[in-house]
Amino acid sequence: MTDAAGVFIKICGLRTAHDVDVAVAAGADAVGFVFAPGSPRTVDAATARELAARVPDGVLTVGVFRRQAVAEVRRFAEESGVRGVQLHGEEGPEDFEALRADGRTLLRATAEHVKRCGEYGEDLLLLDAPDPGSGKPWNWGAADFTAPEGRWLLAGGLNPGNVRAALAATGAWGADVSSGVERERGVKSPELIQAFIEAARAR
Ligand SMILES: O=C(O)c1ccccc1N[C@@H]1O[C@H](COP(=O)(O)O)[C@@H](O)[C@H]1O
Repeated sequence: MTDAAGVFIKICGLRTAHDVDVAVAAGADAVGFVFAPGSPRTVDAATARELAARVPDGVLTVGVFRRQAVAEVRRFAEESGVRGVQLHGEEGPEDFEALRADGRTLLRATAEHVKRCGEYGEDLLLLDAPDPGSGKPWNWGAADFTAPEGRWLLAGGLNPGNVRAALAATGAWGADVSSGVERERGVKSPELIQAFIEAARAR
């Protein structure tokens, strides 16, 4: 799970075939489909299956969940065919262990301080804002921020204008974005997706 430019990028909350194609063509390493209820980006499993089918093997498809039971996560993942699941909630290591058996890439999203990646058995740690998908940043630039040991993704209020500085300030291995590449809430902008990926990988 690396890319030639060295910055792993996930574009999240995709709902249309065009947006999926744009993200893949622009060089995203992963694309996310939101299964958490109540988001303007929520899609059903059948829609996600159609979208995921457009994605080449080298790009990870991720189902995004929030406070959903393991059985529900598994059902959505099976029905949609996503190859990764991202959990935002109160899941513990036992939930990751249960899902590990399914062979999917496991992403753990948290707003809490974490010392090292993989503590819950996840493949990728994601440090996000307390209100995921809100477009609100958290204090990743604070002087007392200590990055976890290992490879982790930064999310929360990122956009083409701040992603490079955010990556440089935190040392994150990659970035995850939703709101910052939308022209209105829940509606992606192809131009912003391209600009985000270019900015994240600018040297
Ligand atoms: O995008 C959502 O609506 C969402 C809903 C529930 C859980 C996670 C969600 N998205 C995740 O939030 C961050 C992106 O946040 P931002 O909008 O860029 O500030 C990312 O991890 C998404 O996967």
